[in-house]
Amino acid sequence: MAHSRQLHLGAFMRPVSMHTGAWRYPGAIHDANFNFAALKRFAQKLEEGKFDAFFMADHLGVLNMPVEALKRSHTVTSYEPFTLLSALAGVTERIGLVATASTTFEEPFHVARRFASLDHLSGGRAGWNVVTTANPDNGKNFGYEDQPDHAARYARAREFYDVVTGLWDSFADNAFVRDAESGIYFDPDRLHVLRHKGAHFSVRGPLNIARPVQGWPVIVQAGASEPGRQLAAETAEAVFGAENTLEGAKRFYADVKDRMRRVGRDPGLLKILPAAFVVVGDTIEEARAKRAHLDSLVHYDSGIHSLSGALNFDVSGFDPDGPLPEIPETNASKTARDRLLEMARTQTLTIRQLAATAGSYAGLAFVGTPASIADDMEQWLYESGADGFNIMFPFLPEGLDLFVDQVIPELQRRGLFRTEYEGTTLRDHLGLPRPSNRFFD
Ligand SMILES: Cc1cc2nc3c(=O)[nH]c(=O)nc-3n(C[C@H](O)[C@H](O)[C@H](O)COP(=O)(O)O)c2cc1C
Repeated sequence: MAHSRQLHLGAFMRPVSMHTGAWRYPGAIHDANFNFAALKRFAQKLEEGKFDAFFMADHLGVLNMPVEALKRSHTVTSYEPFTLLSALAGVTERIGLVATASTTFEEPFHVARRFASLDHLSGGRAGWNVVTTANPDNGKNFGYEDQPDHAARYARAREFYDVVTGLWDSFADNAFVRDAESGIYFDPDRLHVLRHKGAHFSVRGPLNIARPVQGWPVIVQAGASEPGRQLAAETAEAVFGAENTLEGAKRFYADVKDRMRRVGRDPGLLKILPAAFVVVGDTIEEARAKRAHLDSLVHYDSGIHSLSGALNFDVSGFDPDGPLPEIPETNASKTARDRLLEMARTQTLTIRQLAATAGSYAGLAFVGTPASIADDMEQWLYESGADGFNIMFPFLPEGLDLFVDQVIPELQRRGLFRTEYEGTTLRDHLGLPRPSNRFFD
């Protein structure tokens, strides 16, 4: 019997894997970052599994690690998300295509154009992961010595969203009459010039692109701090969460949905999808052994610098077998840092142990059989910890193939996941309405 609620599944696609040891795993596709044939195969396999979306993150620069760590990491480079997703739009039919674009280092006009274009190219499958950019070094690629302060980044992001969505509403859906008889291509009364002037942006408009197929591409958000949650509550339709316990996820879920109620939004119009690293085995022991093997492939020199990066404080000079020193407050992203500090405190871990965790993958992981993974996902769905998950595969192609061939059928058997796509757009997959145009009926 089908459940009344079903999971939504995104694929969080680092081409080799999210795990920094993964490229050394037997059978991994080492060059997947720039191997389009491999990425095409992954996207088509995800579509065979009826995934809601393929998500491509972006970091606008090489992560700030010393060369000893950098030279060991496959996560340093990848395709630029838009060119990749545009190419994937041509070799897939249904799967949603979500890219990150930064509100700190981009201009709203550029972002509005690119997502509107991708939405038209893909027949309504685009989504925008709105990020304020976590990596403190990125500013140096854009003429800044440092990154703007956390609160200032979020204030700019809020106005950025208003400008982008306003630009998407430039043309009414019926603006293009294309009447060969009268020679009228579009009706100027169905065109709105934005004339936005705010604290951060001055954008006249209109956008030189017809209204996107979905009205607006789906708005995704991944910030977990106070201003991040507030931005999500006011604007987002999907949130990539980062909680790693069910209790934490329930608190996050309730908090974001309460904030939505307080700003007058229907909480059903936002899907919360925690990021989950999933390792599938024939037995739980086999899955745990795979994870342990994978973690053992992370070199200490990488782990210690991942830890320093996440804490935004260099801990490489301290005794690896001693406790973590006092870590100062930081202007960088808070989520990963707070999680590691919490682990250090509650589990009394040494710097070496924390480095192994930070260097591999420290977040939510479901490591087990298809049945145990489905049990966990079902519990998170029914206890309101999640509306679905943003899945990270431990090594590709094997981890992705096992998920699609073994976990998806188990979820489908339980009525927890679709067996066919019911619509054609990403909004259809997520059960989200098409937004009305604020300037036209
Ligand atoms: C699943 C997931 C995906 C993310 N993708 C990106 C990304 O592509 N680019 C980026 O700069 N930050 C990314 N982030 C980081 C968030 O945007 C955010 O900076 C982080 O969660 C910290 O929250 P805060 O900025 O509100 O403190 C991602 C976070 C999560 C949980």
